[in-house]
Amino acid sequence: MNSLSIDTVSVTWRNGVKALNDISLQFSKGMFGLLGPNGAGKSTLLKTIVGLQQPDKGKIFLNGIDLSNDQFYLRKQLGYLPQDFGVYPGVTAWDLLQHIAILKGVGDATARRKQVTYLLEQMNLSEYRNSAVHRFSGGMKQRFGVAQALIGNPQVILLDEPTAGLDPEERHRFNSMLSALSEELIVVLSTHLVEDVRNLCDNMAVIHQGRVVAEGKPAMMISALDGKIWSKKSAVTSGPEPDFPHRLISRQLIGKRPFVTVYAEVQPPGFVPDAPTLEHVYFHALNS
Ligand SMILES: Nc1ncnc2c1ncn2[C@@H]1O[C@H](COP(=O)(O)OP(=O)(O)OP(=O)(O)O)[C@@H](O)[C@H]1O
Repeated sequence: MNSLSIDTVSVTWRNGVKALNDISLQFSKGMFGLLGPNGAGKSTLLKTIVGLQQPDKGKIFLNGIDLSNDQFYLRKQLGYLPQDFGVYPGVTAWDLLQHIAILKGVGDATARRKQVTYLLEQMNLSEYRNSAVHRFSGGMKQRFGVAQALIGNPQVILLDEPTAGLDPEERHRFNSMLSALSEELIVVLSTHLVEDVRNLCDNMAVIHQGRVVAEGKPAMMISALDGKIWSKKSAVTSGPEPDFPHRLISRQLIGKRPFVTVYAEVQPPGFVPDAPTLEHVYFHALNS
């Protein structure tokens, strides 16, 4: 079975920002969610895996092969959809996929045509094959982005916040397609959306300030918080809670009323038990 292994990888950008700090993760077939706030290091991790950024230290292995030693293997086995997927104006879906297939080394013209036809079909874009990609809707563009990532039959695809900006219907359609792909491939999904990770991912990690601060199966991480999450109506509408000795998980408005949720081993006075959710897991990981 395919496995992608990140072994103690650290990355410092040229301006001195340490974006990744000793990250170790294992990915196997299925969907893996990378959750984290803005600036956590998710994009840097994906860029480093696909070889666009060199680590200061650490190694990345696919099926035991060190990717830094084998650029050809890396290009062939990894597909990548970056956060900002720019396209030349006026170029059709067909022409662009053909072009990317050539860049990815699909040399045989018949094989290339077959593959591009298949991917357009799979992504439900066949009828738009002669339309300009830059005029596609958000959802179509992202499905096109996955099609280009799948050229060359990679074993792994890495998707950087692919559902950002999609409306709920497009997001649902896109996620169903990803879920089907993850039956066969390693799919690594970077996202802010806790809900997408809960609905789609077999495994996940929370990244914060360049480190992995929590990792596991979403359902198990939720049940680990059983009996430890408590809520109450907040005494204040904004600013910090007065006299608050608890470990805060979140404050949110429910029906316009501010509620506060905390983590505690024993029920704190004035609080009622709350059923843990993946959002609680996420905020607990960020605040630990
Ligand atoms: N090209 C770059 N040069 C310098 N610093 C960078 C560069 N790209 C990212 N950084 C910095 O590295 C850190 C991690 O950023 P990164 O984009 O990987 O986070 P992220 O989790 O993907 O965030 P977002 O969800 O906002 O995309 C941040 O402090 C960011 O400012």
